[in-house]
Amino acid sequence: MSKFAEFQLPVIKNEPPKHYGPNSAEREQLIAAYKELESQLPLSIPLGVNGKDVQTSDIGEQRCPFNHKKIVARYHRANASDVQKAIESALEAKKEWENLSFADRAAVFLKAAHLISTKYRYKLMAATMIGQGKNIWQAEIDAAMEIIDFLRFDCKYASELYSVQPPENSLGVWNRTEYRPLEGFVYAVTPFNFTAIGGNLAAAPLLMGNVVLMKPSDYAVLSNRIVYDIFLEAGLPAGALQFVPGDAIEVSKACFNHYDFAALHFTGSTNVFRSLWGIIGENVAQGKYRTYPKIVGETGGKNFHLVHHSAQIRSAVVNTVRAAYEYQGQKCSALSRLYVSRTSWEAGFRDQLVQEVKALKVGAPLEDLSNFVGPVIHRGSFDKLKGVLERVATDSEVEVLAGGKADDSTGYFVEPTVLLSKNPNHDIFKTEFFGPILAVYVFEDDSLEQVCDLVDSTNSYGLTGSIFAQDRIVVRKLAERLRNAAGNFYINDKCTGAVVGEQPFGGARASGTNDKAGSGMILSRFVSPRSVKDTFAYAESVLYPSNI
Ligand SMILES: NC(=O)c1ccc[n+]([C@@H]2O[C@H](COP(=O)([O-])OP(=O)(O)OC[C@H]3O[C@@H](n4cnc5c(N)ncnc54)[C@H](O)[C@@H]3O)[C@@H](O)[C@H]2O)c1
Ligand SMILES: N[C@@H](CCC=O)C(=O)O
Repeated sequence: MSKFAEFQLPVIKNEPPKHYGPNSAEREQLIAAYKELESQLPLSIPLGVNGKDVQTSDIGEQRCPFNHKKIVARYHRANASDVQKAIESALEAKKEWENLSFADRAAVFLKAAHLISTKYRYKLMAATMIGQGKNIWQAEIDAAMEIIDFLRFDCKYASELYSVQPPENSLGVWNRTEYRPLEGFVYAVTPFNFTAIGGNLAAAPLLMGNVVLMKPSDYAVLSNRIVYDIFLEAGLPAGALQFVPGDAIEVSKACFNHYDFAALHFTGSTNVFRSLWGIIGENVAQGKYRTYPKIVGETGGKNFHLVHHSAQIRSAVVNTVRAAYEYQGQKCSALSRLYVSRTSWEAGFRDQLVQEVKALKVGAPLEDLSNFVGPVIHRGSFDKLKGVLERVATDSEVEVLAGGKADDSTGYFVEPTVLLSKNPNHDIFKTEFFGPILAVYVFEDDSLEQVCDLVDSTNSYGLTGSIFAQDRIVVRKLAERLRNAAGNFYINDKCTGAVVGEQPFGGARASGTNDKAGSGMILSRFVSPRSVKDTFAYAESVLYPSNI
């Protein structure tokens, strides 16, 4: 690997949004791409092993969440032996991939970002809409802007990490740090809710020279497969990334049983992550692995808004509605518990909140472009949310202020719902429902201290949270008081919508390892640094001066 220059990356900036307004070219192009994709359904999705399509006899189905009769894709599911082959071919591909220069590796992901920004933007968005139930804007910010930003900013952050070198060299010595890829393979497990996150779970370790097995969520196989194909088109060598949908437990077991398992890169629910950590931990105790595997996981949340009586009410209401109901509350960052001061509540917050939520239109994304809330992802989620709505309907501690109904006759639709309770320790403030259900607690203006305790300790999560207040002294006090309540903390803004390059994302406590997707910190988890001391001076005497 010769290198004859210090290359500079192109200037890295956020992908500009497209807005899809009436009569815009982008709206027309997106709708055309959607119709074209829709006409091809159901698609058949094979495994991607060593760059080749592999068919198996075990077939899974991805259905459309807003029309559950519609099969989006029939996908081939890997068994343990398919996974074994994928691991072996990834380890074979590793030899060449990790020896490519950083410029060559970065070029692959910069090209992938370019392809998504141009040739594949609408196809990837359409797949995210049909398969994961996003509306146009939610698809744009995920399957276009965020994935492009991840791919470009990862290159910038990797280059910055590589430039961190020892500050001192004694006379006749040159010290260097090499950021080696991990010894073995990385296992990336994707969630259904963000196409961008699925792509980055694979891309971040790949960029650092690792090879990856990607197990897509059963509910995002189509969009994840398109991302895989784009990476290959962008020049990723066959084998560096293996695409292995399948039974989550079987595929995971095959990976965790392998001596060369080097890292888990996971995004999904807290309980699944905990169980995977437990399996890996037991295997480590038995000495099953070459190295100590890195475990990186971003998981659930029960995110809060805290509205002080000095807050600007309209802005706090608008941010609350967006944070709770965009993408049906299926963002790990979604707002699900609101603490609002009695003064703000009675001065218009309650009325505006209820009015705005009742005005939200629910339905399929393109059936009526004014639909704001779409379907939840699958039968399991629908049944769980419906169960919550049925329970609270007869719960004397809970008042339903808006919503409360669910309908699965064509798709998995749950009404945006506002629940009010005087019991701040009710389950609605503790459990992550991952749907359009917001729990509200109204506090007396002079009980801010107690409310901070509630915000901080009602549940075990620590992902996102916002405070709304105009009084700067209050802002400062709350920011300090709630230091550990959220990994992404917002002042007078909603608790969702982190932008790569602006707010690195992730939380601690039960919400994950907080390695911050979209930052250099997470990239540092996928390298094993080597310190190199290169000495030019000859050694001459064994004895120390102090021995003489
Ligand atoms: N913190 C974050 O950055 C972040 C981002 C997105 C989603 N999330 C969280 O993800 C969850 C929603 O996503 P989801 O429904 O796809 O989560 P999930 O935990 O059901 O699934 C995530 C992935 O884990 C796999 N999986 C499930 N059970 C498994 C098992 N026993 N062994 C191995 N793998 C298993 C799934 O197949 C999928 O690929 C929510 O809890 C949300 O908060 C967190
Ligand atoms: N980037 C997202 C978080 C992704 C979680 O699902 C946000 O902040 O809204």
